[in-house]
Amino acid sequence: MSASQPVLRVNNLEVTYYTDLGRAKALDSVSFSLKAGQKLGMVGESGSGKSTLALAMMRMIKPPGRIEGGEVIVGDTDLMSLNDEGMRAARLDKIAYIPQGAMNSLNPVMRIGAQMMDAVKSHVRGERGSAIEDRCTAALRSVDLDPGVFRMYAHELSGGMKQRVCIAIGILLRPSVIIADEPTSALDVVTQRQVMETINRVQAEINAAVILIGHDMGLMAQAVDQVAVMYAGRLVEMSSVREMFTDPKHPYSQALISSLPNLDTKGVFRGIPGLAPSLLRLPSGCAFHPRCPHGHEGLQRSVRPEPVTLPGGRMVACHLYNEDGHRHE
Ligand SMILES: Nc1ncnc2c1ncn2[C@@H]1O[C@H](COP(=O)(O)OP(=O)(O)OP(=O)(O)O)[C@@H](O)[C@H]1O
Repeated sequence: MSASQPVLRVNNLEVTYYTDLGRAKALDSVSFSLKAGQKLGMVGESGSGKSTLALAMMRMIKPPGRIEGGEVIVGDTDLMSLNDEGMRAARLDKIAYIPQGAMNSLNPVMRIGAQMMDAVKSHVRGERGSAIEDRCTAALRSVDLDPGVFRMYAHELSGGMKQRVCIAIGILLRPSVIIADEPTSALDVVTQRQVMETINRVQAEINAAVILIGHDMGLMAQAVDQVAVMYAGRLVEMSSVREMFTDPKHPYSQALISSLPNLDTKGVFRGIPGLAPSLLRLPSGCAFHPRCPHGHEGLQRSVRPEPVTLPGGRMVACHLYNEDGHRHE
């Protein structure tokens, strides 16, 4: 595959949760692509669908949720078309997922090394034990951990070290895509930065495409090249990190960026007016229209905006921009 070809293509991914209160469409036709070595930050308010996107890409959505359509193509394999055995093999090998709170799910009564060996053995057949151990200690070294951690238990490690172990497990088979859900929450700021640097370094080493899910836009700004903004189950904007921070296009992205504290607005926190909508009762038309300063036209209230590509390649789904990518005046 040529370097300019995307290594990951997500096309029209759809997930619905069938709850007692009704159907909640948690992912609505989400599409994007990433090239090898690209880092994407996925942001949006709580409940916007970020974790659902990660779980759907791994085919780990559990009832009452259901993947209702779409493709997740890694290299030239559509993960959605694999049988269960094929998908099990693809996890960790083609696509790795470091879930929210991963560091707390390490097994307390198994040595770290045994957990790492198990992960490899479930994928690689016929590799000698010593070769697998070498692979594990190399992964520990590449996340800046002493190979001695191989013989330790989770309780002997700090939070940052446990998170590094989870990253090491994620890269054991050198996957082409790594998804990390809130990898630095629950860590202090110094450790957060170190873990981010570790992710950056191992990602560069194996040239994987990385998706970082998170709330902290400041941390994201330093760690990723692209930012995708989700709102009520839809991707509303995807831009380079520089464009997103200096010239956000979607009114929701604009509100997210201007709600960040900076030195000029020291001490003054500007929130986004209104509440994130319930997926069970989404507003008609553009789901953001009740909170949008431009949301009072008939179009915004009645027609769902489709994604358009603006000159330069960034994507936005908003009625303010037409199919040619120019702003409506
Ligand atoms: N098991 C479930 N049953 C019903 N609805 C669910 C279930 N899991 C998630 N949802 C709904 O799907 C939507 C998306 O949830 P998701 O966890 O993906 O959001 P998120 O953006 O990752 O939020 P956070 O930032 O808080 O982790 C939410 O509105 C949530 O209520």
